[in-house]
Amino acid sequence: MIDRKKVLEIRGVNAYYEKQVLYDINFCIYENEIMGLVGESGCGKSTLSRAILGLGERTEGEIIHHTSRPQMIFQDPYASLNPVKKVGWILEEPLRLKGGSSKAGRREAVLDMLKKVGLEEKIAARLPRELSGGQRQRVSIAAALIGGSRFIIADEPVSALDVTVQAQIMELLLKLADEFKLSYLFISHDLNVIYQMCDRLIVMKEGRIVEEGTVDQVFTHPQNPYTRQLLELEK
Ligand SMILES: Nc1ncnc2c1ncn2[C@@H]1O[C@H](COP(=O)(O)OP(=O)(O)OP(=O)(O)O)[C@@H](O)[C@H]1O
Repeated sequence: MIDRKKVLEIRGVNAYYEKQVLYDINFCIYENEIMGLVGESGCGKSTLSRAILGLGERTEGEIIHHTSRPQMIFQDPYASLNPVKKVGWILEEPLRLKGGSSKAGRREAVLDMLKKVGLEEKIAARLPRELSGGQRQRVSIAAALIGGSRFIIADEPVSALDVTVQAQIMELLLKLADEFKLSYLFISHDLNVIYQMCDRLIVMKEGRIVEEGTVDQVFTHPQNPYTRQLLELEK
């Protein structure tokens, strides 16, 4: 068997606020793999993403990045897009910070990335508030990718969108995963979305991983009673 390259390894991670909220989390994500993360509100999904991003305050265990640090995409792109800057500026920023590119080179990269996420060039001259929810999510996807990161943590990226736009953004995320060989940690409370998007998934409950497997395995033969309950609720 050919060994696939890992992008992320998590070993024995615990996290604490006043009390412990993550318990002995272990998993890895491979190159060009979409890993789903499911669990009810408060089970520790955001704490885990913060730990992966290196923002966790009290975290134990090993978090090993084999590629560059991941970029985030959020449910509400307003949270990550500077409201007073035009889209062109927002997308150029990671390139400016990285250095080594000319103004013309950055401009070209921005237009190219807009095209890749299915947006017209004229969007570069707009402010985030002048876009639809779907367009805004496309911009935040472009912003996550333009700096060269190939690992993305997507935290409920389609939950705030209506069904048609949701399908379009999911399609885009899958297309880009293919094109750029991306890896995602894809957080969603919606098992249908997980089923359509992911290769493998992790189910978390009260800070612990209670199930991990391929989407096919987990959906057809869930091992844990909690997973069975989630799947039952979905019907
Ligand atoms: N800054 C904080 N200070 C203290 N406790 C916190 C803090 N952030 C989260 N917690 C607690 O840690 C636990 C895990 O929260 P976390 O936000 O990681 O869950 P989540 O699965 O992301 O929830 P949601 O789906 O609602 O976003 C919860 O019990 C929560 O109350």
